[in-house]
Amino acid sequence: MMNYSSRPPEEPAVHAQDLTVVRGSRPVLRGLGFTVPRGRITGLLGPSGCGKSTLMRAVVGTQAKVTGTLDVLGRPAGHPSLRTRIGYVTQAPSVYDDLTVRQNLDYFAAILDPGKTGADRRHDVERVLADVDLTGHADSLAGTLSGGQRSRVSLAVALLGTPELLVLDEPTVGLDPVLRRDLWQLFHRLAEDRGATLLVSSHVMDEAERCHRLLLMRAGEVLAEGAPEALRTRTGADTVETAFLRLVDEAAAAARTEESTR
Ligand SMILES: Nc1ncnc2c1ncn2[C@@H]1O[C@H](COP(=O)(O)OP(=O)(O)OP(=O)(O)O)[C@@H](O)[C@H]1O
Repeated sequence: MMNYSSRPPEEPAVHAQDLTVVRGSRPVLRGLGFTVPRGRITGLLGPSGCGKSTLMRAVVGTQAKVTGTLDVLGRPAGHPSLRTRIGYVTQAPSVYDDLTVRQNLDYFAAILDPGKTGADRRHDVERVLADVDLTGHADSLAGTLSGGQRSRVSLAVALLGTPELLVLDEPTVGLDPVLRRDLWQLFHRLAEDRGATLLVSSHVMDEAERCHRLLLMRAGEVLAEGAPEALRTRTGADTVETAFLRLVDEAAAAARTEESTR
């Protein structure tokens, strides 16, 4: 079994306090505080435009104008030592269309760890091909793959370095239900068998139940964090979607009360 994490499980993978991000001239994340526990799947859920991608970019260290505290795997976000410890998959699959799937993976494996022997690199490539269920398409040109297959190639690239933290921006968009289920099974295997931490965004609330823990976001703020069941119990809701709507209503009522007492 591969050991993805060498740190004590009690230290969170991500810790944010008073985290603010300005894009253009306006703050799109405002004073966020949250943690992402190690070895678990944390779902980042909220409507389109609420700031999920921005938060992920801040965690992986590619976002400008970030203030407040943001520690990732025990280091400040963006620290050079984190580069090989984090796998990041954006919404736009980054693969070369004129290379086959295996050639893409060979190429990225060589860049990621030029010191590895050819045999070790080939082993890594076969491992990630199997992880994302693309062994049968290994010799297809990336340009001939479907959208879902291309995004699985991107995920395979992120898995090459056996990262401790995987940050996946809407990885299941456009996938059919069978592929979505398979991908979630893979996420659980990565967390449970290898101890990886996953931060997975989605705006599809029914994916919430597949996560160990949720960060519910709205309009640049974290409305609530906790296990799906705890959030449902706290709000007296049957589903996370209803829990989310109740939390939105509660926040709006609290804002109105604050306004009227000013
Ligand atoms: N380059 C940019 N310059 C200025 N504002 C931006 C830029 N990119 C995004 N924004 C704004 O930041 C806010 C958060 O965007 P972000 O992409 O993080 O949301 P999201 O929750 O990931 O949305 P989606 O689910 O649609 O991907 C939005 O209001 C968006 O308009």
